[in-house]
Amino acid sequence: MTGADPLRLLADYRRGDFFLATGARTLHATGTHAALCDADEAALADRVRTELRHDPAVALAVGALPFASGAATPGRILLPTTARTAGPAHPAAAALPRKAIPAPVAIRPAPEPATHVDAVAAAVAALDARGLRKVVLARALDIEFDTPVCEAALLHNLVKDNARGYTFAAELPGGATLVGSSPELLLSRHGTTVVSHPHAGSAPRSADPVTDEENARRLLASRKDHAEHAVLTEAIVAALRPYCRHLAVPEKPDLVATPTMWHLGTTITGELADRDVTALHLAAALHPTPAICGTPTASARELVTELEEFERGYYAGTVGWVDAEGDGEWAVSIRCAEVAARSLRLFAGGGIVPESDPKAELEETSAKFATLLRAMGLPQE
Ligand SMILES: C=C(O[C@H]1C=CC=C(C(=O)O)[C@@H]1O)C(=O)O
Repeated sequence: MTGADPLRLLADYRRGDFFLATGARTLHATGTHAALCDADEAALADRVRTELRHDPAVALAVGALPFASGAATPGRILLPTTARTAGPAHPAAAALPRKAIPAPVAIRPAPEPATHVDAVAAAVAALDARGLRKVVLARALDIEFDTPVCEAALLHNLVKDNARGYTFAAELPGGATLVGSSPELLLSRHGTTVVSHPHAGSAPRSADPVTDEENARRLLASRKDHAEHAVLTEAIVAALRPYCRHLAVPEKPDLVATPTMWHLGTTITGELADRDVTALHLAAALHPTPAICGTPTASARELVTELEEFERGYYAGTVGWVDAEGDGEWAVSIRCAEVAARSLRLFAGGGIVPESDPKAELEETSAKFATLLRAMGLPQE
């Protein structure tokens, strides 16, 4: 960790850079020493490890993996020319003035909310027939501006608003930028310590303290949300077990608070058996988890492709860094937007289990859009 000022790193962010602020550190990387793209994520992790080991001038690699790798959406990892790290941006970031973001000229849901409700109902009906325990369905909001979108201003407001979690900006193949603030840690590796903090089970926050507490209490008591969460932790444990000597898994999830949502989260800790397995290898092995895809993975992914009318791209992927030691941190890329020249696409999804109510699932996605809408100075959908 350097003694750099975390707010300086935030102020220095420009389109094309990589930025990640967490509760523990701030990272800003610029320039491209090398760019590695590969649709095979395990092969990409091998290539990144080789590059980092053979080039002592480069301290770490940064980048994003998509929801589903393919020719148009490969995993993209950069070896930057500069990488600066600092301590956490908070609490100082909370006192920063908000940056103005121009009002949009159009906001369009994709698909229409009623179509999402129908898709959720179709998913509930398909679960049993297809042997699925859970599938995650998402929808998008397309927002258009008549001036160029300023990623730096959006990132600034997201960092200001979100003291915890993982607030990021990452350039994507094709030049768009993924900007967001995710509560969810897919995987971190420090030495032989591996941590995952999967999230599933949601309720909205409320400005009214009584309603807010009631929402949290209901979530903690909800059998449907605990079932949704159990599918997720089981999958993470199964995916980590081959790589870890020991795994510590709490019996019950914790209540996690973000400024806009309550979640159920479980901190899973393991001891890595083989230090050659980097944080990026582990992230690639875990992804896509049932927090953003479903169980079993292949059939869930098929149902997502059938029922969603848009491409997820790098939403519901992972964003993070890995260094030459193999240490690193990868967040699940949710509560984010893909930012193009004069438009933004916001994404939000939710886990569907047999007990899911389609109307409530629509409302949950609306509540999840609030992270980005708030940062843009827009009212909740
Ligand atoms: C898929 C998303 O959230 C995931 C993370 C936390 C809770 C979730 C849920 O309760 O459904 C989702 O699994 C999203 O925000 O787009």
